[in-house]
Amino acid sequence: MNWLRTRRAAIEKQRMTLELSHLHRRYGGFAALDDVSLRIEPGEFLALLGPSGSGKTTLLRILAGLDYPDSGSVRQNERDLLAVDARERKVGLVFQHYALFRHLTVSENVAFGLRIRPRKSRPGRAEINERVQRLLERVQLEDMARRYTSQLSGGQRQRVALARALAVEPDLLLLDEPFGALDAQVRVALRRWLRNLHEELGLTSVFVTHDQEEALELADRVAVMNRGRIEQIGTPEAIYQQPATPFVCEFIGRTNRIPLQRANGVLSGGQRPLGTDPWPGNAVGSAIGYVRPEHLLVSSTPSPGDWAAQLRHVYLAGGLAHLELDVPALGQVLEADMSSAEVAERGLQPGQSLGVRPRLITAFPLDAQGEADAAARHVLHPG
Ligand SMILES: Nc1ncnc2c1ncn2[C@@H]1O[C@H](COP(=O)(O)OP(=O)(O)OP(=O)(O)O)[C@@H](O)[C@H]1O
Repeated sequence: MNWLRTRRAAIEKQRMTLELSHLHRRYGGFAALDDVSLRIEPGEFLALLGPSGSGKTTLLRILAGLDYPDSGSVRQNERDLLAVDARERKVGLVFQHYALFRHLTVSENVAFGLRIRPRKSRPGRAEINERVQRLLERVQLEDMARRYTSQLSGGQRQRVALARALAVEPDLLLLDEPFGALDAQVRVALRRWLRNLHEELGLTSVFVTHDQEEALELADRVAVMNRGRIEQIGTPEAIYQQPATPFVCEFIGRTNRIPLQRANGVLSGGQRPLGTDPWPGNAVGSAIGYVRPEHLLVSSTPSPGDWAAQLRHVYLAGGLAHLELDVPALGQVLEADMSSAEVAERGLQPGQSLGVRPRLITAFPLDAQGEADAAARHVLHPG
């Protein structure tokens, strides 16, 4: 425990803030990173979330010193991190594919990062053994020290990879889809365990994932990436509750995308007025609205302001039910959520006529080319 206290004190002293400014990275004509700026606070658990090819790994590799931006800077406090050699950066790396050495035992794998250190910073043999022992205890693998990695389960291997990354006492822990290859249950257990470890050791961690549930559950903040840019960065709650762009609305959670019309100062959808037109200027135009399934109010006795709907399907998913509603006025099917208990209480059946109305809409005006203006985002609460 002394070790833990010393380690925490060291991190506290460093107060390592990472400042990434205007990073650009091109591969041929393709922009893998397109003007990325980001500040990572000490002790933070940051998730980089985005679809395949959005630039997450490129960003991580730059932090690790495995790749360099074409322009832009990375500063660690006042230090230019890009000028520091990868081996000197005190960065721990964990990748999806274990990249463990099959011909080495668990403890030899963990010791590896220490053994390859430059001579001046390499600990002695006894200290390496002691550290490896402590790390294996920390990742609860002390009984497996002499096994070869081929004799371990996927989850155990990832814990070895983590112990190996921690052996260098990193200032920054970088994880690239570390649990991507594991089955769902092991994955959930390991990510919670990782979050605890992050807190106990006072680490600063950057975690790449394309699994939004993982990002929203684990991270202090989530950076949502798309096409080499950060679309939004914020707490999981802010990302989910206040998506800033159409991409984030569609990428995070489930949503209904509804076309809206602007005319004579009124914003409407499916011939139903939803509120005053929030965008002054052009009197006529169109917009796009996003409504989460839980923000649709479904009534068995439709009132005049509702869209008329027909219940198509009810998908029961444990305590929650997903309702598929055909809405002729919109010419589309909407998805609404309700508790399974309520579906049973109200005796909802496919084929039934219902009324539906949105309680909350995140809306963006569209320009003449049909492009949404994210900066003009407006949240409506129709009556
Ligand atoms: N060495 C390279 N040469 C050419 N193109 C590359 C190289 N590395 C990455 N790219 C391209 O840059 C883009 C971003 O890649 P990156 O690996 O950062 O994405 P990602 O968000 O991590 O994706 P994934 O979730 O699939 O790992 C991709 O289109 C990729 O094909």
